[in-house]
Amino acid sequence: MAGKDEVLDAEGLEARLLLLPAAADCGGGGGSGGGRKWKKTYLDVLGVCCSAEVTLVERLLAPIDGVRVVSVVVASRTVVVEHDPAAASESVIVKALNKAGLEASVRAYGSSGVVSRWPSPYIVASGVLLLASFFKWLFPPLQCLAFAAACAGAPPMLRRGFAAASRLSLDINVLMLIAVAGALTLGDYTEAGAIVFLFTAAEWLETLACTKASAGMSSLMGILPAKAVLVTTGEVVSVRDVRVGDVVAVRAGEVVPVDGVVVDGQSEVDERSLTGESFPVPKQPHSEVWAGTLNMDGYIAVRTTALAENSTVAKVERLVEAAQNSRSKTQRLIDSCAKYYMPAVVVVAAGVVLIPALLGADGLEKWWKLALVLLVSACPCAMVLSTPVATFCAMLRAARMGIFIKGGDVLESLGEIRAVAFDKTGTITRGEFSIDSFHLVGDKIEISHLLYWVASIESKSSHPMAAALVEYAQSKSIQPNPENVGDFRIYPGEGIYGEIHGKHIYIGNRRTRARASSPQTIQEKGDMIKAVSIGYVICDSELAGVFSLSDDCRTGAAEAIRELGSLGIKSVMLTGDSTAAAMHAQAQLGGVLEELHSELLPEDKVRRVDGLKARFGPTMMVGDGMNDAAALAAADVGVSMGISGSASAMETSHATLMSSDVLRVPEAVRLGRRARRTIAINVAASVAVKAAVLTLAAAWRPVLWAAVLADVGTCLLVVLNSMTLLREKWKGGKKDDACRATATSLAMRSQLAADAGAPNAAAASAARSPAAAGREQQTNGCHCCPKPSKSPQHSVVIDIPAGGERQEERPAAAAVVANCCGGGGEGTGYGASKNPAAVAVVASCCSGGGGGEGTGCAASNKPAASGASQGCCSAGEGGINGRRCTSVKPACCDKGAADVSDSSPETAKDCRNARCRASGGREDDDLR
Ligand SMILES: Nc1ncnc2c1ncn2[C@@H]1O[C@H](COP(=O)(O)OP(=O)(O)OP(=O)(O)O)[C@@H](O)[C@H]1O
Ligand SMILES: [Zn+2]
Repeated sequence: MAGKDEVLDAEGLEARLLLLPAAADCGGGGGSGGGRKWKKTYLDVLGVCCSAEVTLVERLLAPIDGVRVVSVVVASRTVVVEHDPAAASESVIVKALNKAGLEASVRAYGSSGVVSRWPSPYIVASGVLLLASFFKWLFPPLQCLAFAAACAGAPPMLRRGFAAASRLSLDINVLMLIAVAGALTLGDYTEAGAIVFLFTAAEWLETLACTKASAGMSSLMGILPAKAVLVTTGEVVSVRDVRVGDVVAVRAGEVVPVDGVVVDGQSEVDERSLTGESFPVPKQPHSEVWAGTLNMDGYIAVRTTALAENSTVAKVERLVEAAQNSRSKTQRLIDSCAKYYMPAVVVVAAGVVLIPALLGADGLEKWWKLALVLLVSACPCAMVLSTPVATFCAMLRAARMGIFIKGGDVLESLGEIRAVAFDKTGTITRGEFSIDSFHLVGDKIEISHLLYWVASIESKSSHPMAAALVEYAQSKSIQPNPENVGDFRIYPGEGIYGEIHGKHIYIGNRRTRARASSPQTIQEKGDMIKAVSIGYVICDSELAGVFSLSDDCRTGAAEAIRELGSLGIKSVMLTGDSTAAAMHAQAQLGGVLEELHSELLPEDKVRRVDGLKARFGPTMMVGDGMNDAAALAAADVGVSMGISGSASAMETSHATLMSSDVLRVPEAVRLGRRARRTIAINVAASVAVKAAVLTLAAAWRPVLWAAVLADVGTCLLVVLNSMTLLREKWKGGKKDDACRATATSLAMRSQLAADAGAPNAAAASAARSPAAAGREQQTNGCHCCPKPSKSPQHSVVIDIPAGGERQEERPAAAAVVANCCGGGGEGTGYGASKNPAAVAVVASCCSGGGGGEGTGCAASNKPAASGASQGCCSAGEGGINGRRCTSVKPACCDKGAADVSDSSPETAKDCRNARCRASGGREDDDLR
């Protein structure tokens, strides 16, 4: 696992070469487009610096026959060419660019635009000669060496400058050459040499920095294997030949070649390359797996659900690529200004020389130099780079965290968000309903018949409730048969309809009852009043059944909303579910939401989003995409959740959270803000430095080399400043990360517990030692689980559009407290849930993780002292060192001890290290 980012095997490389062109074939399988087969080639073009070169590259390549689309990514100095290799081969394209001195080379996939670490001989020669010339005070003829320095370093500049000038574009090379020529005319050789050396050296440094930034891009997606092994025949085939429905074998340590569903075997899979989560995810039959993720420790057979070129990773790759090319508002503004600005500066510079000359003024040399300084300072490089490089770095950082942002515009909007609307089912809650009760109404129908009809119709629905109902029927040994269902219809926000065995059946909420004209009122039973979501089955206009379901909040949801609050952002919930369900979720969250809007139809959600925009300003909508597509599109930033979420959601939303970790939402906002700040600093710095140089030149003395240094220096500064966005840790973010790791790992574990149907997490929390329980009580105000930011009495607006009335509600105080830090949720209504995950989650938030300063299991360096409560140990599958030591089953408790906290520090430490070694990993530095 270690070094997945670094290690590049030939096979992987080949895969990337094969796969991407396959994915990029746009000519309808190569058929259309005059029988041409289009291919995308990525070129590293080191000579691309300003937007001036963008036009140059386009002018160079567009006339070549067989070249269809050319796009230039300034930030990573990449040129993407869509071409027909038969008509225009890669070498033809490279030659065309290199003739203009642009230093182009074809990028091998998986490599990352590698630039030689060492400066070119031109730069070295120029530097050495310049240095030697400084000894002219010892031996005056050495002065000539400065001239030689200028000549030695000039060839690349000359080639590029000439290519640009001959195509009538004014680029930085031309400006610098004018400055060099000017200095030589004035007989100032040292200045000329200094300009050449500074310029070429700074360009090289800048390229080096840019490369480092773009290096992450290629390693981002992990490496896809070129071959796959078919289980049926044992044949090794190219991944491109794997069809949908084939079963492929994935052994331990191999990368999953295609998206699919596990049909056999068990394993843990590292999905970091897609989700940014560094926690292995257990997989068993029926689990989904994705191409590009790493099978860590077991054999699995995977039935493919998509062709290699349509796998999620390929889609994401295309998305990132599109994002790289899309320009943000700020960038477009700067680019359009730069177009007029360069010629304007040349005119002004000419005026600076010509006017004094015409007026017969003295000291023409000074004016001449001033004009040159003006020209050099005019280079808008830094300004032009200020946005794209920052955007690029921020998007890369986001992608590494498992957030895919579809463009610079979205990134900028993220930083402006004032309100966030969350969908409930599947976003704030897990979207994994469990049926609490299912009652028959009347005695005309047998329950087994009704369940059979309901399950058969629900089999056709993808709503989370449908899965729960089908499962419920199956648990009663009733097998649904969707083939018998006719005239299936979906009523968004209401429910579904279908015909089976001549019966007309509606299943859904209150609205469905009205639609099916079922007027009778029912006596709601005690367990239903307590339950949250209530559904009705109407058979031939008569109410035939009532069921109640419940769902639990995601771990981290409350924390995410609180974090948003601390950023000054309002959070509201928009749900199609009942008011009771909305309030139940609010209570679980500790009353952190500002507003709840329930029983909304999809179009109501759009209206609410518009309302939020009007009231608070830029608004984000976070949804799972089932029926939020319109609201996602209406928001300033629409964020869809999860890779498994609907494909359309990924396409309509502006950003996608690859994992279902809601905590990424505030992180994304923070990243957006940081990106905005970085861009502002970049722009301000580049303007300020130029202004300072010009002022100095006008007020005191025009110093050419200082102007050059300022120009290339700010370029470099802008790149380096942007690269700070790539840094892993936020300022003071260590604690956050630690807590996050705990939260995710515990969520994962409780998930596991729920999946396995084993209430071990619940048992763990029940078997807690009194000592541990005492500690939990002390840490109730910890970072992971701060006390509710508002008093439980804080009133929320409950909006019930169905009745049109507004109601003031007070969430129950007990529920609020219990939600966050209560031990297991006793007596809170949901502590009684049948779903073991519910208890586990509650326990995990604080009791499991321990919470508090440095006490998150994942972060603990003192396992026995604080970090080790049940979540780390008894709940099972995780390790203390939540990152790499996770795949080995734990044994970190002393015999007879309830958990690690009751074990000796030595035992805990030994166990942790043993696990690290066993899993072939090393301890994370920051966790040690
Ligand atoms: N397949 C279904 N079976 C039963 N009830 C359904 C079904 N689809 C929808 N409903 C009912 O319609 C309501 C609204 O559904 P909708 O999908 O709009 O929202 P939701 O998924 O419950 O919540 P959210 O809007 O927070 O995601 C549900 O709460 C449920 O009562
Ligand atoms: Zn510049």
